[in-house]
Amino acid sequence: MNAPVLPVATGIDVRDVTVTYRNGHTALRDASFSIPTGSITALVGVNGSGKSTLFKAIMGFVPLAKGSVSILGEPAGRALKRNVVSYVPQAEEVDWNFPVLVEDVVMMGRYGHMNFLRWPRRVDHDKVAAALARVGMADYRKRQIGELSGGQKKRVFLARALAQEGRVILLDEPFTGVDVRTEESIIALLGALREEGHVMLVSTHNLGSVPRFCDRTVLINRTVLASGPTEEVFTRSNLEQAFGGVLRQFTLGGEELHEDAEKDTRQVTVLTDDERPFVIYGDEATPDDGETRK
Ligand SMILES: Nc1ncnc2c1ncn2[C@@H]1O[C@H](COP(=O)(O)OP(=O)(O)OP(=O)(O)O)[C@@H](O)[C@H]1O
Repeated sequence: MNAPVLPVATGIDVRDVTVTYRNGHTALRDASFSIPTGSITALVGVNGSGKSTLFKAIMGFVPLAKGSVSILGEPAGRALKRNVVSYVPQAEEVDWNFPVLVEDVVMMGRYGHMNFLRWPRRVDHDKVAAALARVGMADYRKRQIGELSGGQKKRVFLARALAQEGRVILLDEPFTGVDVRTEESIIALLGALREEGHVMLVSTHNLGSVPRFCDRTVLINRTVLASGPTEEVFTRSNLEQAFGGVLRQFTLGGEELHEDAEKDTRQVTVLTDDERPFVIYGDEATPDDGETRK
């Protein structure tokens, strides 16, 4: 029997996915979630919980022992051949010693639009220039990629994803090693891409940023623990379940927080796995904007 055709509003649908590496380690078991187009989804979990494995499973880089992935309503293999999925890997996965210019890295995003000779046309050069301009890296196009800072490299890989013009963008820890300003500009760019109807899955340890820019969240720890709208999934109890003992928690109240401690019993709780923390003021979660409300 044929699988049901999903409406195109479904961006990524992961069904009962199990991934077992060749050494016998099962990094993901029966993982299921679904995310719509026009959305940004955070992928959150401890080190080793299977975030990169999930990206690799979606990209077809590792075989599925079980389950299926569909993208924009069609089987992942077909969508990948149509070049609709862009992948921004973790910095550690890239060989930065490879001598290649910034503009050549971004041009790689155009390969799927070229014939087998990979001879760039005017339109390809224009798309590369536009993508570099959009991430604020136009002035660096003739630089060797290995000479750039961590944040600049991330922006170049984002430009490669933009040049590819895929509707689906997977970003593996795009904020690691970038300063707050670059993080803000990446978040603004992702927001604009959401408005354009893209679907983005973003793994991150910056818990404090998640409620601010991700409308949906998938919590994983070797399987999907919870998934859905951020306000429903990104709760203190779910985070405690996902992170177990790894999550640090500080609760400040009374004299530490208020001069009028006798009357004011409200508390601030800070949850962090050591990057940007998630701050809960009383019972209410506040986006981390660098300030503590009082
Ligand atoms: N090629 C591989 N062969 C065998 N085991 C692997 C391989 N790659 C990853 N693993 C294991 O699979 C598990 C999940 O790893 P994965 O890289 O997906 O985690 P992650 O959530 O992305 O972690 P991090 O937050 O540290 O990036 C880990 O236990 C890891 O050691």
